[in-house]
Amino acid sequence: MKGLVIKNTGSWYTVKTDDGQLIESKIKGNFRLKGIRSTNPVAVGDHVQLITNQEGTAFISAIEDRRNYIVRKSPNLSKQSHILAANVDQALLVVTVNYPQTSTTFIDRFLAGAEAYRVPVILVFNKRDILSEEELHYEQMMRKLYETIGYQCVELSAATGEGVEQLIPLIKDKISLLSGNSGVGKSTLINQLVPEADQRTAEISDAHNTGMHTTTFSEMIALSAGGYLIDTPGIKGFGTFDIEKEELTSYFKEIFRFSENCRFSNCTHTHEPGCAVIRAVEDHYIAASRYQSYLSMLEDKDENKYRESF
Ligand SMILES: Nc1nc2c(ncn2[C@@H]2O[C@H](COP(=O)(O)OP(=O)(O)OP(=O)(O)O)[C@@H](O)[C@H]2O)c(=O)[nH]1
Ligand SMILES: [Zn+2]
Repeated sequence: MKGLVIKNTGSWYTVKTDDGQLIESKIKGNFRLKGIRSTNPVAVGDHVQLITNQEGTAFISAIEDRRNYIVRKSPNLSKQSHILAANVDQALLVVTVNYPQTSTTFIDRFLAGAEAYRVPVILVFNKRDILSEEELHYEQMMRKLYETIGYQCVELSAATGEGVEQLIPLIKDKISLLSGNSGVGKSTLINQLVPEADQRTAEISDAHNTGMHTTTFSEMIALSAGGYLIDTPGIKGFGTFDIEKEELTSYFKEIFRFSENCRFSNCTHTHEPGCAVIRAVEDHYIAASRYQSYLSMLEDKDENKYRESF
């Protein structure tokens, strides 16, 4: 029998079979995936093969190749990664111009990471209801900036529900990762999109009280119209530790387009003569904020920061 892993609590996985049953499953024996040193060989979003047993539970006997997977490095187990989710179709990055302010550096780092994983991103500008005229104006500028680069943007208020309907066709039948800084309104948005999800928050806190280990807890929240939202605690962005310096340019879409005209093919766009990117920044074809984000990631790369922080 085949199914989709929709929940992972410790060693148990909830698998939704193709005919709609939910089966609690465990991994059979010493199940290892080639190439990945992970604390959890199976993750939410994985398509798996099941062998059911008489108790109504099952063993996961095989896992289908993943289109992509998102990892977080375990802080205490060096070299081991924790797979947060597999086969993600897109990410919704919730951002706020204020309360709290999401920095363009944070957005750009997230976008670059998503490009590296080939995961499309939709920017969700939240909290429109409490923004001043000036802040709304700034939001419009941000929206224009990211739309021009090629990212889809949606403006809404998760608290009042205004504009939330725009998201519905965009997330239907897809697996969407929900991300964003703490306090931007992710939980509020989930509650608007999936009112039943309230239930879930309660379940988690109950689990806390009974001392259950929640760090490995990942869940896909089913959307009534089809599709899932993945709300993984602790994911702030994509692990970018494996981005090579030479590759960084290609993760900033508009910088990449201009870089084709740089004099040197290995141009880092920092000091080189004949750099088409620097010229485009000067001519305002590339936003200064985007170029700054690029430089800051390049600098981290020099200091090998990624390997440390993820
Ligand atoms: N005015 C206003 N407040 C909002 C909106 N969305 C969320 N909030 C408030 O912002 C605060 C944080 O919202 P949450 O939904 O908990 O944010 P979160 O992103 O889930 O935060 P973490 O769980 O820390 O990651 C809460 O007090 C919400 O009521 C909005 O659209 N407008
Ligand atoms: Zn250049």
